[in-house]
Amino acid sequence: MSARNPGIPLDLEWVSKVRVNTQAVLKRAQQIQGRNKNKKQWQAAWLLRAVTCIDLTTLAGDDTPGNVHRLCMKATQPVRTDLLKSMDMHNEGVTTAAVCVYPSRVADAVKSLKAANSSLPVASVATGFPAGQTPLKARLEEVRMAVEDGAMEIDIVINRTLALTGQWEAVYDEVCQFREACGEAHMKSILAVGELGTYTNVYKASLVAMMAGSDFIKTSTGKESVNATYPVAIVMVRAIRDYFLKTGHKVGFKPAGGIRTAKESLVWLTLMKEELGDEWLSPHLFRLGASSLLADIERQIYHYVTGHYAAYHQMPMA
Ligand SMILES: O=C[C@H](O)COP(=O)(O)O
Repeated sequence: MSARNPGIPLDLEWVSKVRVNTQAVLKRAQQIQGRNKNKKQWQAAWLLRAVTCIDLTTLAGDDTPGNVHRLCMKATQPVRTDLLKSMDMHNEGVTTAAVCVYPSRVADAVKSLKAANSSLPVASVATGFPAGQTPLKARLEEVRMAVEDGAMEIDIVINRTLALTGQWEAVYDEVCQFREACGEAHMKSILAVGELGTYTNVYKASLVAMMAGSDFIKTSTGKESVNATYPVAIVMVRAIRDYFLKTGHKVGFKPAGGIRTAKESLVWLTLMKEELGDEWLSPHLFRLGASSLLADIERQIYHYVTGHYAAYHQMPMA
C-alpha cells in the first residue's frame, strides 16, 4: 500500500458547507456506465487487473476453517494456470489483493496463507460489523484482537446513529480511536451508504472518515439493502479527490456489496480511471469487496482464451 493517510484535525466548517448536486451525480454515473468499450485482449487485461484488486470475501455465519482455507487458496491462485499461460501471465504472480473474513476467522486465514507460503494480507471486518451497534469498548477490543491474530487490514464500520443525527465530531472521535487501535494495520472505513439517507450525508461521512485517518473509504458491508451503486461511488471518489487536493493525502476506495459480474468490475475500473486517474487503478488505492465476483471474471477470461463459456463447476472455488 502507499504512504498512509495521517488524517487531519476535524474541519467542521468544511463538513457543514457540503452540498451535493444529485442530478449531476446521476448523470455522471450514467455516462460512466456507457464508457467501457475495451474489447478482446484489452478487456482480458482489465479483467486480470480487476482480479488483483479483489478483497476475496467470506462473511457468513457458517464460515469454518475449511471454507476459509479454500478461500485463501483461491486468493493465492485466482485464475486457472492454463488460462494464465495462454495469456503469458503465469509468471506474474497474479493473486487477489487480500482475503476478508470475520474477526473470529482471522487466525484460520493467517494459518492457511502461511502454510501456502503466501504473504497475502488478511483483512478483517470489525467494530460490530455490520450494524456497529455494540459498545465502543467492545468495538475497539475487536479491532485489537483481529490485529493480534494477524490481520493486516481492518474494515471498520462507522456509527450510523451518530452520522444520521449529525454528530460528526463524535463520528470523527470514534474513527480516530479505531485508527489508533489498528496500529500498523491499514484501516478501511465502511460508511454503509445505504443507511445514510442522502448523498450529502455520504459526502460528509467520507470527509470525516478521511479526516480521522482512514486509509480507504468503503461503500457498504454487503448486508444493507442498498450497497455499492455508481452514483454513491461518484460522491465518494469526489470526496477523495477534494481531500487529496486540500491535504495532499491519497485515500483508497473500496466499493463492496452486490458486485457479481465481470462487466460491473470493468465499470468500476473505468470509474476510478476517469474520476481519480491511473494511480487509483491498483490495489494500494482500489479494492473490490466481493464474495462471488471472481467466478464470473474467471469465466470471461476462459471465454477470451478458448472462445466458449465454461460451466461454473469448471471454475472451482479452490
Ligand atoms: O465487504 C464485502 C462484502 O461483504 C461482500 O459483499 P457480497 O457478498 O455482496 O459480494
